[in-house]
Amino acid sequence: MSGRADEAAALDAASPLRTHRERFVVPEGLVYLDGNSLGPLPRAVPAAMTRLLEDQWGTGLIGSWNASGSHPGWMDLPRRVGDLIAPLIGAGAGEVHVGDSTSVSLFKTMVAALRMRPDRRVLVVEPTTFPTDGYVAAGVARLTGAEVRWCDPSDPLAAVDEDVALLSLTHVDFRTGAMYDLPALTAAAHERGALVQWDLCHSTGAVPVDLTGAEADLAVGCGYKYLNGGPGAPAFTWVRPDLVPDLDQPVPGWMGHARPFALEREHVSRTDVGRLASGTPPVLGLTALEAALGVFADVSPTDLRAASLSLSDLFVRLADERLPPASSGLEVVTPREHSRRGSQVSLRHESAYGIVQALIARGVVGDFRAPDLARFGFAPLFVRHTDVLAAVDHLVAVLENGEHLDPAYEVRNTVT
Ligand SMILES: Cc1ncc(COP(=O)(O)O)c(C=O)c1O
Ligand SMILES: Nc1c(O)cccc1C(=O)C[C@H](N)C(=O)O
Repeated sequence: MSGRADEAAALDAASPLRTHRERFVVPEGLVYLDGNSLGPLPRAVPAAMTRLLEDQWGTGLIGSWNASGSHPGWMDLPRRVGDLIAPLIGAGAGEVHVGDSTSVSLFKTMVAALRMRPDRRVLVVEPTTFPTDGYVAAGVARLTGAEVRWCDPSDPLAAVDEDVALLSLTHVDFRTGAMYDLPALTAAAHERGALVQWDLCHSTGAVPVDLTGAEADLAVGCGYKYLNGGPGAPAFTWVRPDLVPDLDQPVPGWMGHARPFALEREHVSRTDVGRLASGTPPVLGLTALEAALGVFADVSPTDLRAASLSLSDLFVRLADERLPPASSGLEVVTPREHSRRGSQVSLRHESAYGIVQALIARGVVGDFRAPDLARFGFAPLFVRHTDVLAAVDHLVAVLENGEHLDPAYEVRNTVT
């Protein structure tokens, strides 16, 4: 083995998370660096789904909404799943609701935030974040008469004045992997009287945060990336507990009613974060996510973060050593400082599309984000240092052989 291979193997052997990979189905020989888009299948999920289909839906039928024997009942799933996510985001039991997509969750929290600050009419969002956050903010503005203000991503606070009801930011940027200082920005926006919401889609499950410690107001995040809940898994919403009594969300359906089965004419909201529910919980998706979250049961936030940084550090170091910009045309766009880095590394290249496709053809799955980024996610529970080394070996070979310049990739290699 080469020195680098020895080093990677030694880092894997020393990791407190070294056995966690066994909890996932990762196809043999595949280097999967796309857990930041769709996490792999946790081994516990198929059995949980079989129980759901055969014992609960198939046999228990309607009775499965309620607890019976070892089955805790479907009704309480949004809260039970929320309790499994809570330790990963510094939240307490009963503080996290799970059930909508992230986009719908953003809609509910943005409207609710405007209603909590009736004297302020501006929503501040960041223009380079994943577009859904901006789309939803614009939709909320159209509906409520509020105004969307785009902030400078490098200085979001500059946009926060006495008119701002909510500063809504994505903690880790989906393109670059750059991370905001969540506690500092929260405190500074609070000084200006604004509420602060964090989109944790690219954090939760790889980059722990302490929402309670930071005294943040609202947070959302998806279930299918680092939480491995499967395609279309439901998203979560956290609301600081003292704000919950004032949380007036815009889709007050029967499942957020204090007594859904009393079938009363007037809507009376639940007193807990479950008031965010609208309709019937997505039981299939929640069941898969509940089983998937079992992989985090014995994982400390410190170990998770340390493992993630160790992987991305190695990737950046190998890229620096073996793919210098002058000869490779690659630029590491992810911040090098740990305090500013999430759990992915993005490389800029004019043929990034071709690079990603050529890597996939070699069994290394990252993804392309237009116009010119190759993105590699380091999900710390199943990615190994040896995978990082293999990915860089393949990247070097792709560039040496010109595989990324295959005419099949030409259209999308062209930066527009
Ligand atoms: C930062 C961010 N927010 C929201 C979303 C979209 O979430 P959803 O598809 O659950 O609405 C994504 C990616 O899918 C994202 O990266
Ligand atoms: N969320 C996604 C999906 O449902 C299908 C395909 C891709 C994705 C994504 O990864 C989008 C995304 N949030 C991103 O980080 O680019």
